[in-house]
Amino acid sequence: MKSYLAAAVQMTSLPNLQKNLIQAEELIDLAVRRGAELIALPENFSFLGDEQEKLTQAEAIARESEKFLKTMAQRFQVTLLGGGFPVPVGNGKVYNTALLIDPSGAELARYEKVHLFDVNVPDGNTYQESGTVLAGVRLPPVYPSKELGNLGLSVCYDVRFPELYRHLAQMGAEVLFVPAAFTAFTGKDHWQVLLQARAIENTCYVLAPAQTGRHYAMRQTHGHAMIIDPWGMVLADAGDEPGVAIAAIEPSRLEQVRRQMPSLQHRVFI
Ligand SMILES: O=C(O)CNC(=O)[C@H](CS)NC(=O)CCC(=O)C(=O)O
Repeated sequence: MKSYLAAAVQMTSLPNLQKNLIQAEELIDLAVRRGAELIALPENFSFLGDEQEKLTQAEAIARESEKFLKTMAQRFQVTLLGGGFPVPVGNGKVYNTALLIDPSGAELARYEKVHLFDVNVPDGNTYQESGTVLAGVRLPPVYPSKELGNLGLSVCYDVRFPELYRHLAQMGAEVLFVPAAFTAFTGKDHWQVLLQARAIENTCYVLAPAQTGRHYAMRQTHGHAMIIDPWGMVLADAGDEPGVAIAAIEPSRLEQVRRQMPSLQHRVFI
């Protein structure tokens, strides 16, 4: 693993595939110009809208999202995470899928979100993700990159389930992706705390791209895409406007924290 810059992208995605891909491309371009070699896009980067509309357009969203990720990774010669987009399953539902692509455009890892957000948030919204999404049944993968470190996948609401990240840590993860579309209501109290906890307890970097602002109807997300180091320090925070949070991923820092706080070696249960 080498030292390199990583970027967590922050977007305001809309119910408009083409507009979202243009916004994502601009932000990838910005991250590349700032030197990022690993770039992560948030959950719902290519479409954030009404659930039924998402289902109707799912074929096109899946096809265009995958094509976009491969084209961008190749064009900019970066490793790119698409933090979550619908991929039709065949029974009228979709998997909420995160996809990791290498600079040659090849697929490195794929994860289908297992924890679905079926929550009545007291902000006027009821979220029933399982109405359109089928829960994944496989534990998330860790992709062992020689240059970028061991990269563990997850999506959004997963961040509330520490056992998933323990699994990733056990598989050797050094960088944890948490691409999200956190609600503004829960995000203000929980987002950063949860991310710091996952970083500290697993002594891993956390790369958390996010959605921000108003998307459609009452849907409002928290923003604060961030990068956290294995000690739990926030290295970069994108605030609440679209943009990028960029920070250095340093193997020496990872090693130092794991020497100072060897808690992963003191596990008793898992
Ligand atoms: O907001 C939207 O419309 C889009 N959001 C999403 O697609 C997903 C599934 S509904 N959101 C989350 O998982 C939020 C989790 C969360 O906010 C928490 O755990 O508090």
